[in-house]
Order: sequence, then structure tokens, then C-alpha cells
Amino acid sequence: SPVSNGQDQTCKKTKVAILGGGVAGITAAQSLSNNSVEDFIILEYNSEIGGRMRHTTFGKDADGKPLTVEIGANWIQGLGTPGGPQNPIWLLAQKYGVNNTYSNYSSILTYDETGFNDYSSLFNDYQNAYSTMEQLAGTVLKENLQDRSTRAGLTRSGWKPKKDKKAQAIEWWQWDFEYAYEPDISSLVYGIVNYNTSFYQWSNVNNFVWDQRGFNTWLNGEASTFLKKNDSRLRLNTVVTNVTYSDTGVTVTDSHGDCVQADYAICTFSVGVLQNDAVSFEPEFPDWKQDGIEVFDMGTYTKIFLQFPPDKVFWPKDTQYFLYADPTERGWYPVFQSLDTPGFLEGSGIIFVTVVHDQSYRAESQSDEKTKEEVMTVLRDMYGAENVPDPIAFMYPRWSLEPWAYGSYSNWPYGVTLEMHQNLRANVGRLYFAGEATSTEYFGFLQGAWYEGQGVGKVVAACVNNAKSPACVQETHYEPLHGSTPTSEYSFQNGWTVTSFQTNGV
Ligand SMILES: Cc1cc2nc3c(=O)[nH]c(=O)nc-3n(C[C@H](O)[C@H](O)[C@H](O)COP(=O)(O)OP(=O)(O)OC[C@H]3O[C@@H](n4cnc5c(N)ncnc54)[C@H](O)[C@@H]3O)c2cc1C
Repeated sequence: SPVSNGQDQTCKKTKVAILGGGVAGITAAQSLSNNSVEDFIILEYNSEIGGRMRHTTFGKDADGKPLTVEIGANWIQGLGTPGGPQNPIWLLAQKYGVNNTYSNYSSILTYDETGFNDYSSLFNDYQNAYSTMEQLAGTVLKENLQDRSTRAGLTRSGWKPKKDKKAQAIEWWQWDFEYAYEPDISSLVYGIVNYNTSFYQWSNVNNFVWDQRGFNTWLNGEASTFLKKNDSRLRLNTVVTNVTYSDTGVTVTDSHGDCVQADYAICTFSVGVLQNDAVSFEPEFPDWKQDGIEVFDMGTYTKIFLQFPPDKVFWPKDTQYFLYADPTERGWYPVFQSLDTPGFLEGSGIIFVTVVHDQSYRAESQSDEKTKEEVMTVLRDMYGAENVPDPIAFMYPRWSLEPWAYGSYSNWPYGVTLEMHQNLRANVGRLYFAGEATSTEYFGFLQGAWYEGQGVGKVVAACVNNAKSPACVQETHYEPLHGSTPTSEYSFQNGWTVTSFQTNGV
């Protein structure tokens, strides 16, 4: 029933308000529903669910029909093997028949500004150093030593690209391409944890999604198991502007001036949204919480799509990746990826190039024309000007400017301890948090958002069903913070669900 919020507004009353309808928000709602809590409202900024798992149309096929490409999440990462542990996203993708193909990271050719130039032996050099660095990360974690940058870890392990642009390109491919940040600012320990828990626990296989219905097909499918068509509990095109929370409830106001008064709320906004003050929280967050938000990093990862006349494709179609080492700038349009390759969108004439961090900020703040010109210069250096025609379609998203995301996905910076991260995760009063960034082990990934949404959904369902139940957890937060992390803190309550010392799968 409607109630007044004391500000001359009449609010819709509900048990749980879910802020955001991405993977975390929808799985949180599913988890509530599975635990007999049906009285919830999901408030979502966009006109569809899925959040950063997002597609758009691009170019046309031979029949003139628009093609679909993923501008956000694209890979199912670390699939796993039947009978063994598997990535839940992989299981869901299979359940809904989402089309995807093995992404072969060995199918790669190396280039520089003179064209094809085989410097692939450097992959092994990096791998050897990486193996040594993994051991170092394990020692730092186990012995409660102070964390350090991945750069320091690589250097100590014998990898020193310094000014060598080819080695820098290899390093970019191995590190920045995954974490959307340089090794210099990434945590050694949690970078390795993040890698191991997905790629060693399950498998080091990634599949690339090219489904013309979109990657979020599986999420739509799951949502339809507990939401009816046009269900009034899902409010799309609804921009949350204020969240007022306390120990007794949460009131959420949107840009239409409507409000929802809930017993509990689950906030799934990205760290980018939280860091950019896009939504006001009242009272202001306590210092421990605001610090937890500010210390984490929100990366930006930009895929720039080009379509060429399919009969004029100039790259070798049997290869998936093309790595470019620019003579002056690290990370300058470094990885091109073909979709016009067997198993993907064959015959489409589409290739895309990825940039991250500073190069993303540059590209995202300049015109399409300028970016196109820069990309075309690189392609013509790689393949010869005479072979490369003008593209017939060109497009890229601007994640860093998107007010509902402010970036693409989070990265764990060095200097952030497990305790600091737990402060990002923990509830304040009856306002709980979930999303890829709150995942201690799978941050940055779809599976992180999925596990966190499910976990918080269970806790909040327990609270709604019986606030005195031990399952209605007040999540731990740390005040004051300690500089490093005793092994006893690698616990379930701090988001540590599986060991990072994984060896199976590879
Ligand atoms: C370019 C890119 C590439 C990626 N690649 C991969 C990949 O290959 N594999 C992988 O596993 N992961 C990848 N990811 C990460 C993955 O997409 C995320 O981890 C996951 O989608 C995050 O889900 P979430 O629910 O935590 O957050 P979100 O998807 O951000 O959900 C939060 C929701 O809140 C909504 N919202 C925000 N502000 C407001 C507001 N004021 N009012 C109302 N609603 C609001 C948003 O619209 C959004 O729907 C990628 C992401 C990007 C952007």
C-alpha cells in the first residue's frame, strides 16, 4: 500500500528495492524469489535488463539485415569441464543455447608499423616470468606480506620490457587486455587470485559470444522464470536519484519524482556510478564505506568496430587476433580481433580493435572521425595502404561517459587490502551491496556479479523472513584498517569462497 515518506511524496511500499537490473540485480531478485520473497521492486535506468552485458546492432549482413555485436561483456571466461566445477555463466549460456565459439589466444599474428613482424617468441618470455610471479604472489598472500604492484612482481620475475615496444605490446595483450589497467597500478596478489579462481579452478578456456539475440539472452531467460511479462515489479527507464537509508528501512527516489519505501535495499550500481556521485545517498556514507568505494579502480575497456566490404577483407581470415606494437605509444590500438573468421560472424567483414584506460579516455572523448582516422592509419601500416579500403561502418561505445556505468569493470589496485575491499562490500544499515566489484575473487567478471547477487539475495531474504535469523547477516566491516591481511581473514564473510591456490583445470 502507498505510504507518505514525510516529504509530501507518496511512496510505493515493498519489502526489497533492488537498485539496478544487471546480472547482480536480476540474480538477487531470483534469489529472493527462490527464498519465498516475492515482494520486491527492481529499478533500472535502461529500457532493458542486462546492464554492462549489452549489445547493439552494427553494420549489415549480405541480405541487408543489421548484425548484432556485444559492446560490453563478450567472453564466457574459464568454462570448466563437465563433472568438475564450472563457471555458472557457462552453464547458463548452455541452458539458453547462447551461440559462442572457442577463443583461441594462440591464433595470433604480431605486427609493428612496418607490417607483419614475428616477435611471438616474446610470449614465452612473458609466460616464464608470469609463472615465477604466480609463486611470488602465493608467498605474499600466505605469509601476510605487503602486497605490491604487478609491475614489481613482473620485474622481480625477470620481465623488464622497459622501452621495448614489442615487449610492451606482448605485456598489454597478457595483462591490460584482461584487467583494463597497466600492471603498474594493479595488485599483484589479487590479480593472481582473480586469474586463478576463474582460469585454474574451472579451465583456461574462454568462449566468445556472437549470438545475434545478444549475450543477455540467458539473463532474460532466467528473469522470465520469476517475472511475468510486463511485471510491475520491474521498473525500466527509471533513474534512481536518491537513496535514504537507516537501520529500519530504505527510501528510493527516482527522476520522475516517484519513490519506493522498502524494508531493505540491494544496490548493484557499478563502482564508477558510486564514485561519480551520480546518485545521492542520505545520510552520507560513513568514512569506512566511502573510503572502500574510492580506493577501488573502475577500468574502461573500449571495443571499436569496423566493417569492411566482405569481398575486400585484407586480414588472414583463419586467424583470430592481430597484435600491433606501435613505435611510440604503449597500448595504441594494440589488439585487433576478426569476426569474419570461421566459427564467428563469417562473411561479415567485421574486425574490432580494443583500447583501455588512458587510450580509452582519449578515444571516448574525441570524435568518431578522429578515432577512425587513427585506426585506419594503424591498419594501413599493418597491411599496406593499397590493401585497406575505407570501412563501410564504424562504431564504438563510450563507457567512461555512460552515466549508468562510468566505466566498464573494476580492477583491484595495489595498496588495497582485503579489509578495504570488504568495506566496499559491506552493508550500511539496511542498504546492502552487490555487483562484480564486490566480488573478492571474481571482480570484473560476469560470474562475480552473479555470485554476489545471489549471495546478497539470500541474506536479504533471510532478513525479510526473520530479522533475528542468523542468516540475516550484518556484513563485517573494518575500522581501523590494517596494512595487510592475516590468513584467518581469507574467509567466507570477506567474500573468499574458494581457495586461490588452484591447480586443476590446467
Ligand atoms: C566493455 C566490457 C567488456 C567486458 N567483458 C567481459 C567479458 O568478456 N567477460 C565477463 O565475464 N565480463 C566482462 N565484462 C564485465 C561484466 O559485463 C560485468 O562484470 C557485469 O555485467 C556487471 O554486472 P553488475 O550487475 O555488477 O553491474 P551492471 O551491469 O552495471 O548493473 C547495474 C545496473 O544498474 C543500473 N543503474 C546504474 N545507475 C542507475 C541509476 N541511477 N538508476 C537506476 N539504475 C541504474 C545500470 O543501468 C545497470 O543495469 C565486461 C564489461 C564491459 C563494459
